[in-house]
Amino acid sequence: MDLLVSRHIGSIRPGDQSTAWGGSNVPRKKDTIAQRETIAAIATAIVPQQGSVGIVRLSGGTAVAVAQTLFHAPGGQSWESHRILYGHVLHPDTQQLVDEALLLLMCSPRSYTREDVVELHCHGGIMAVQQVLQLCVAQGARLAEPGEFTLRAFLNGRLDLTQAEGIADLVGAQSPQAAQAALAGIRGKLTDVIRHCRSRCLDVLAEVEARIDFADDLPPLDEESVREQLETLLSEVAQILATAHQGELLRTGLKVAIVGQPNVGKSSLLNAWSRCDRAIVTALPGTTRDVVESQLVVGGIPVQVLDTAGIRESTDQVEQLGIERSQTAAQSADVVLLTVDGTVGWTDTEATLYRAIKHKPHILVVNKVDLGPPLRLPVTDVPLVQTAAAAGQGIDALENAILEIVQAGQVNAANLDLAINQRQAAALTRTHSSLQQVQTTMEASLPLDFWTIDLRDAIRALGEVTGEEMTESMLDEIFSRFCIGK
Ligand SMILES: Nc1nc2c(c(=O)[nH]1)N(C=O)[C@@H](CNc1ccc(C(=O)N[C@@H](CCC(=O)O)C(=O)O)cc1)CN2
Ligand SMILES: Nc1nc2c(ncn2[C@@H]2O[C@H](COP(=O)(O)OP(=O)(O)OP(=O)(O)O)[C@@H](O)[C@H]2O)c(=O)[nH]1
Ligand SMILES: [K+]
Ligand SMILES: [Mg+2]
Repeated sequence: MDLLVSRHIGSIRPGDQSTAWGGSNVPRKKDTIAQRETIAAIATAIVPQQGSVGIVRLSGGTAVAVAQTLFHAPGGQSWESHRILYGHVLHPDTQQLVDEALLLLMCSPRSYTREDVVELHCHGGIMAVQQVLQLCVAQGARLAEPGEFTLRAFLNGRLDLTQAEGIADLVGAQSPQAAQAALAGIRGKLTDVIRHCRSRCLDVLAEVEARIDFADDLPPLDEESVREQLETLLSEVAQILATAHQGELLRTGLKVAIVGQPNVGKSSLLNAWSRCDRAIVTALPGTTRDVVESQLVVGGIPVQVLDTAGIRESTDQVEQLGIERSQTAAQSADVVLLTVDGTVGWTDTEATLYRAIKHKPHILVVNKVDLGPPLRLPVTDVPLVQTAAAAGQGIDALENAILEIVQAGQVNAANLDLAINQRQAAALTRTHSSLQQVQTTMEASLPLDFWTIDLRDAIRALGEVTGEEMTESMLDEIFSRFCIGK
């Protein structure tokens, strides 16, 4: 990716306008974007299920020329921007039919990348799209790197960095709320807020610098007003920073492991919670031998639940391996549900298990309460939920306990507009401390030059959030996490 970014940044040459294509009936357009080398990728998923349509996407100076060597539209259909053509993809050498397809042309700059984009809407599955992609490559296009279409959209100024991150978040979203937060990012909600902060920092900087350069011609600096503006900026930045926890929960979700002795009802709990017979349940202790996963959404947060093998001394080799996996799952989880059978209660085994997991966020699930009031509850102060998993009871209480433990009770539609990611939080943390540093410098009555140093740091860090000020390694980091074709 290092190479990719330097190659592409290095290739921004305003004025270097590609006019490599120009089929007879292709409209010429005003080139405002310096088009780069043409890239190609399959834009739709090819696994796990075969979609009925698959899209091959081309972007760059020769996208139309490449497409025209492959795609044949019968009748008088013209290659107009933002129109769909119907036709056939033929092998350019043999004229052999490769697919019956639709073609969408979007001429620069009215496209996702702002370059010429051609989409070939082929039949789904693997073969049609792969063959069409191979033909595009044979005609001179290069396979796109992960995130390269969106990187071009960014380099061509159609998106800023937070919007590009929003696109990756939307593609990866695992809950409606995560998708909503990602859309707000794409629509520039965070961009707007950050730009506003940055422009006010620039105003303060201008005021201060003017006093350095033209001290004699201007009234003295209104220090009280600067103080107020810094206070306001600091509290706004702090408010945005406070959304990082929610952003993290929405993006990466939670991993919850159900652990406990055999037969306490762990698999029954997984099934009740996911409302399907995900795991095998029997009256035999030692039924679950491997980790069974289920994907849920709890209060808007994507949750991966792991049901595990019941933990006990065992001489069975398969069961032993399963128990090792249970322990690994518990250690890798964000929240551990230590499950006990209410008719048996807290025994030495639970005490041992508890010692192994108590350093993690945990909840004691007392199951089978339908069989009577639970026996022998622990003396320790453990968050506790009572369930009757086989009857599907206690799931709401369990979900509430989890949300409370991760302090996510307030994830709701009202505050999804800002949910910053770790990169954005890191930059805003630097903004915050630089602004505080300006305050300190002011209070110490240091020369104005010192104020401007910290103000500039704050401004630079804000610019990193939106991508106005950025390094290649930041681009690298962000776009390499995208999927191919995005
Ligand atoms: N077939 C298809 N569906 C898709 C996409 C795509 O690229 N192809 N998208 C890809 O992610 C998303 C839609 N996003 C898009 C965003 C902007 C433009 C675009 O062409 N924007 C231009 C011109 C708009 C206009 O004509 O007014 C621009 O903003 O300059 C296209 C798609 C989701 N669905
Ligand atoms: N009465 C009652 N029985 C339950 C409840 N939950 C589970 N059971 C029963 O307890 C037995 C064991 O349930 P499982 O869900 O297989 O227990 P497990 O903890 O996954 O067991 P292993 O996988 O063997 O470790 C089954 O017969 C269930 O029907 C409950 O809430 N009430
Ligand atoms: K069992
Ligand atoms: Mg089980």
